[in-house]
Amino acid sequence: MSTSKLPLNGTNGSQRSNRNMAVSGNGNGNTTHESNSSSDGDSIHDGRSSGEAARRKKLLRKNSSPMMPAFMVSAPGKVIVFGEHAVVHGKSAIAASISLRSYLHVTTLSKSRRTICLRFPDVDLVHKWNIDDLPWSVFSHPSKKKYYYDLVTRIDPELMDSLQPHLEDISPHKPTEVRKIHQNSAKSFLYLFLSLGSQKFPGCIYTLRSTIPIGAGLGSSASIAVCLAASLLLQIRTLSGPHPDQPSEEARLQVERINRWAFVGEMCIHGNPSGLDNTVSTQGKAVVYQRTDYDKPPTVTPLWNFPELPLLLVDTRQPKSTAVEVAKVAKLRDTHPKLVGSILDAIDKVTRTAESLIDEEDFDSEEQESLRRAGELMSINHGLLVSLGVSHPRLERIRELVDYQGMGWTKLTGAGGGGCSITLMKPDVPGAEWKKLAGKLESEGYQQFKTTLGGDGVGVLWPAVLKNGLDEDEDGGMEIDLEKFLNAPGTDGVEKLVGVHGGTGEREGWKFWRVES
Ligand SMILES: Nc1ncnc2c1ncn2[C@@H]1O[C@H](COP(=O)(O)OP(=O)(O)OP(=O)(O)O)[C@@H](O)[C@H]1O
Ligand SMILES: C[C@@](O)(CCO)CC(=O)[O-]
Repeated sequence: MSTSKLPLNGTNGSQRSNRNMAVSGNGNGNTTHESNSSSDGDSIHDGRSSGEAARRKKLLRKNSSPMMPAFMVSAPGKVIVFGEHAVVHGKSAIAASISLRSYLHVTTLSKSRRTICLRFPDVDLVHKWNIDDLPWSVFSHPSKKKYYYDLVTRIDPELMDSLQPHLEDISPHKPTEVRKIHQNSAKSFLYLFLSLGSQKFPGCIYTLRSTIPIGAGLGSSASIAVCLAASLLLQIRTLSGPHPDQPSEEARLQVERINRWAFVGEMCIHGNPSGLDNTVSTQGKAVVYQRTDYDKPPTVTPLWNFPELPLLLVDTRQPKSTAVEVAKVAKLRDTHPKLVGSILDAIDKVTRTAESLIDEEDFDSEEQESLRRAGELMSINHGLLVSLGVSHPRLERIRELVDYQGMGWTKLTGAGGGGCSITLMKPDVPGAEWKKLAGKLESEGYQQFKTTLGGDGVGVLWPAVLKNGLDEDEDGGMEIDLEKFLNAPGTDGVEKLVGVHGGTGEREGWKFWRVES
């Protein structure tokens, strides 16, 4: 099942602003840089003349280690089709990967450059640390040391405390809410870097660009955590493949290792994630997920034949924080344990009913009756989420425009409080009606995508060279250097330059762990 991004009504990915980044970034990778960062990762600047660009490119090439080529990893966002929030409390949920993805470019510096630089232009973050100044002694203390194969289910407060001094000087002149985003992203990176790396680690530049709107309920944070975990595990040479001939059990082990550490990255951003988002982002496709005991691995049942449901994905463009919405439900549960407990149980029943429904032999994603039954489950699920207090007037407005016009069945997806909704579209609604709706939604500031679900999970491009159908293909392909990556215009430009789908289906270069047996 391939995924595709089909913006309706002339809206395209490059016009979408990643809302949180709108505070200061411009969304096309051409970012304003921190004034206190002037070397390593910052040796590439934007808006330069071509001569200047060439000089900088040469400089960067000279700096990069010939032993370790630049490489990339990518991981998808997700939609939760059933069971968000309940999944945090041990209930089941169904989620599927989407075609919007994060892309991380890793450049290794020459031996003498002892710095680690994070460049996250989507949120206008550039920061650099001296490797030798980081709290290695705390992370490598025998009582604390974790290994790449460990299952880490809690953030260690002492380890986190040791990171604080290294987070304090991030983006000092930015508004508090922007600094918080920067510090969250950096915290997640540093925790993984210090857990998996060592003081001998080479200097590197980690540059991330994402086509997933941030904080929209589409798993942007999880996809970043997956990219960071995968890149570090690759750098310390603990992963095998991905390779087309790799047996599926071996592929599954690699995916499991990445997923375990991605969960740690998610915990740094979210506090109390269920692990669903990073699991779908790592393994792709669609899954039924349940974690009853946080000290044990979750139960993950892949849905290899997840139906190609006709879904309309609408972004309210109302910013929200997953951590805040999750905390809200936890508080409600503390106040009304029995009542909220039964709402969570009811959500679990909806998820399990949906799982059985799509498994029925005569379930047909193009047939009215099948869609009606699935749609009703979505409406019930949404109603239960409303009762948990995680909807938002802008989400309810979508229901007013779609559901009450009899065009489909809508539920919020992800954490709610804003973010995105999904609508299961009725098949017999004329195209003109959908067009009218698209215009209405656009005029009210919504962003919409038409999407199918269930694409690949984490992917690797090693080295960062792609065949793009251009002259360079004859010389082995186009080298994706930092400059090209940073200058790709908008999310469409990123997709076109390095996208797993490249706008036209899978292209040569990206490799995925094939976990299907
Ligand atoms: N492109 C990005 N660049 C840098 N940091 C990002 C990016 N996307 C997400 N993040 C980090 O993830 C945080 C957003 O996570 P949050 O969980 O609130 O939203 P989400 O993952 O998009 O939604 P959900 O968890 O509901 O699916 C940001 O505050 C930031 O720290
Ligand atoms: C709200 C939630 O269920 C989904 C966020 O995408 C939180 C989680 O599962 O970690």
